[in-house]
Amino acid sequence: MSDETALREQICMLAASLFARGLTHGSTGNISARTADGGLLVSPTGTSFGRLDPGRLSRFDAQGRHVDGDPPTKEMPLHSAFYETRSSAGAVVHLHSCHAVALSMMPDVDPENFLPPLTPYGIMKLGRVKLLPFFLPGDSAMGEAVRGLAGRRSAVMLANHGPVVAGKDVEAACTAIEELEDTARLAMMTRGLNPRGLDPGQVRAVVTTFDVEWDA
Ligand SMILES: O=C(CO)COP(=O)(O)O
Ligand SMILES: [Zn+2]
Repeated sequence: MSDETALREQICMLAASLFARGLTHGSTGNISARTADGGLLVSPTGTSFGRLDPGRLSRFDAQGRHVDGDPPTKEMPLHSAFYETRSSAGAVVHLHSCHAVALSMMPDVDPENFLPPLTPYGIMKLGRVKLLPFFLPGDSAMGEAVRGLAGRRSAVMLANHGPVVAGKDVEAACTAIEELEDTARLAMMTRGLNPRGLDPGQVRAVVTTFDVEWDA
C-alpha cells in the first residue's frame, strides 16, 4: 500500500471513530493532513465523519491547488492558517463536540485559557487553548484570527461552534481534540461544585516536565 493510500485510510478510520463516539454528528466537522509531497488531503464539504470515502477526499498540491477529489470543506481558510503558521502541523481536525461548545457559552471562561487546569493530560496535549469569538461557518475571518496567533497555539475553540486542533500527524491531532472535549466535559460536570483543580505549582510542573507550549 502506498503512503498516500495508508494516510487516506487512516483519516477515514479516525474520523469514523470520532463519529461513532459522538464527538461530532450529522455532517459536522472536517479533517486534513499533509501528504509527503507537501500537499493536503481534506474531508469534502457536506460529508459525514462516519462515512468518509478514502477515494473521494479532496487533494491539494503543494501550491494549494485543488487537483483531485470532491470539493473541500468550507473551512479551508481555517485549516490553511494552521499549516501556514505552524511548521510542525501535519494534520488539523475540527469537531462540533457537545461539552466544548457548552463550555464556550459559559460567562466566566478565560479566552486566553479556555480549559480550566483540571488534569495533566488536558495541559500536556493542548497547551493553552484560545477561545475565539463567534464567526459564521466558512468565514475566512477565522483563518485571519488563527494567523493572528502567529503559530503560538495548537488549539483554538470557536465560540458556539466547536474546537480546532493541529497536531504533528492525524493520530496526534485526534488524540488532542479528544482530550479537549473530555476536559470540557469534566469542567461542565464539576461546574458550580467548587472542584479542586491543579494549583499553579502543579500546572508549572506539568508544563516543564512535559515540555508544553504554555507561555508564548
Ligand atoms: O463543521 C463544518 C463547518 O464548520 C462542516 O462544514 P464542511 O462540511 O464544509 O466541512
Ligand atoms: Zn464546524
